[in-house]
Amino acid sequence: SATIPLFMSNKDVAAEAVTGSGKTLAFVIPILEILLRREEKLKKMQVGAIVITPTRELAVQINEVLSYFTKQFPQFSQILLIGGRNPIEDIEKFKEQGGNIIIATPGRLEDMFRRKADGLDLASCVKSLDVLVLDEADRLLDMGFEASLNTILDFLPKQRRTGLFSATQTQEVENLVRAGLRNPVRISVKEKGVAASSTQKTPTRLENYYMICKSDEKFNQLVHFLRQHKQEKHLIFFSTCACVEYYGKALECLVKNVKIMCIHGKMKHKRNKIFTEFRQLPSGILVCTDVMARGIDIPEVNWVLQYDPPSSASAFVHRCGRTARIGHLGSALVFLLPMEESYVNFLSINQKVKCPMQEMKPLKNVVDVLPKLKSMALSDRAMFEKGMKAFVSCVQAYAKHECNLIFRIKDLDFASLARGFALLRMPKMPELKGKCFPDFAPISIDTDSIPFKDKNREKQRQKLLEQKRKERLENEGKRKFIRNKAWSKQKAKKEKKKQITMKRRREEGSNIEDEEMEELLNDTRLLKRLKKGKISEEEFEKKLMSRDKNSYTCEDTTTSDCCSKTEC
Ligand SMILES: Nc1ncnc2c1ncn2[C@@H]1O[C@H](COP(=O)(O)OP(=O)(O)OP(=O)(O)O)[C@@H](O)[C@H]1O
Repeated sequence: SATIPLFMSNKDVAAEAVTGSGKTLAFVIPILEILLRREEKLKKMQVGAIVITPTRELAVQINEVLSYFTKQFPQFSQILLIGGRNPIEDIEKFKEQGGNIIIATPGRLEDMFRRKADGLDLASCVKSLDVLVLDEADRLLDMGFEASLNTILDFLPKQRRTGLFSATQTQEVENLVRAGLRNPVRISVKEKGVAASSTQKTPTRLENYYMICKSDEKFNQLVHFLRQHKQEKHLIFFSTCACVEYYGKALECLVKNVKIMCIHGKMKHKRNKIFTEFRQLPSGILVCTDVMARGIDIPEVNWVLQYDPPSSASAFVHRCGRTARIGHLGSALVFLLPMEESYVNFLSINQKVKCPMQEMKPLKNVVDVLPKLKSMALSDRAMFEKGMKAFVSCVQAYAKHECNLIFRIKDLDFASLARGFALLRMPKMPELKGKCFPDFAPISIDTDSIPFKDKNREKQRQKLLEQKRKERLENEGKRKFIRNKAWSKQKAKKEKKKQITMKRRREEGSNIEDEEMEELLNDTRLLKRLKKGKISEEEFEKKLMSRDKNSYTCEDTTTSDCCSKTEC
């Protein structure tokens, strides 16, 4: 209600309101009102409004909300442009149905601008653009989308209405100017009952907890918690896709009679189906990465569990904001290592985050499920490899933390972390190079012998191993031959060179060498005779002189007289 009148009255807006407070309608309604007000009606291929949002799931969600309205206004066509679909189909659909309102993710929209040759001149279609909306604007304006967004903005007419929306709005003026806002109105909506001066970013009815526990206790605490809350709906955030894959699989085996689904950015086509299906579930668990952190409006999420703290402070607010939406109750819990406890203080004072947190003590004597996880890895190579990949990705993600003063990779207890992943052995990776882990007991078996449960995969693996064995033997043979060949070649070359040198010496220089030698011997003999008094100094001098005259020849006797010794 604070934004709609402003955005409609030709004002650029930068709106900030807590998660789940209804920001989508705050731009959908003005878009329709502005397009309805146009004097010159939009033709089919003319784009009147564009909404850009960081993820496909968010674009799908906004597209759905918009479609409830455009059903009442059939004169407006809308089109969803997101990755994971065939761009040519998008072009055909655009040409067939038109695109007065585009809902898009940056990558696909940029791609469509570059497809003039494929029959869509989007650049000319946007000349009549009235409204541009950047949803989750601070995310769109950060490094990750910089190139795509700049390309898109360059194609858009400067004369337009621009609106930025987020729960953690960018405060940097240069970002606002970059997005094309002209003296924008900043709208910061406070929760009812919260003092206007408060900068709290999370919904008032969100109960925010943190639990301090060691890496090798976290998973046991998580499993215990989930077993106690089976009838509810939870989102569990991990830092990487590989962790989602591994722990999602583990939870499926360890938490019975609960629908457990996984979603992350590296999934190609399943994402939309999983997202749509989970939204409709009355209870269940969605194991996810930050692809689900922002904007996703899943009704009735009871708990947001952050197994790994998010890589940025604003991501913390958005993750928590998947629950306690539009006035509903909801809870969030973040797991922190003892050395990460200062993150709580950081969150409560950081302007972007500002949220009150309560401690939840780890429960004592929870069941240790890690041995079960190990036996899963021992019986199926797929699980073993998932675990190793997840651990490596987790360590690498940790090193890239935005709050690296709190999340210090050099102080990370890798042995405890590896135990928490139920690893059978430590993986080889640069971060572990040169380190030893006395507190981590690898299993005694050779992990190369662990087979895939899937017969085909195991057959493939065996074939590959056989091929590698053969290649290794061949390479060894080749290396020997090459070494010998090279050696013998080198040796031959040396021999040849030596013979040539010897030959050259024989031809050119051996008499000089012999002669010089002879001279030296004579001098030595003379000197000895002088020392023994057998000859006098005069005789010694005379003999030296007479020797030089007889034995010395020019190098090149074909030319004129003998040259002096120095010249030669
Ligand atoms: N005026 C309203 N009355 C009741 N429900 C509303 C109202 N406006 C929006 N909602 C509902 O509130 C929920 C959250 O809205 P929306 O997703 O737009 O929040 P948001 O502020 O964009 O959240 P986020 O910051 O997470 O993106 C949606 O289910 C929406 O249908």
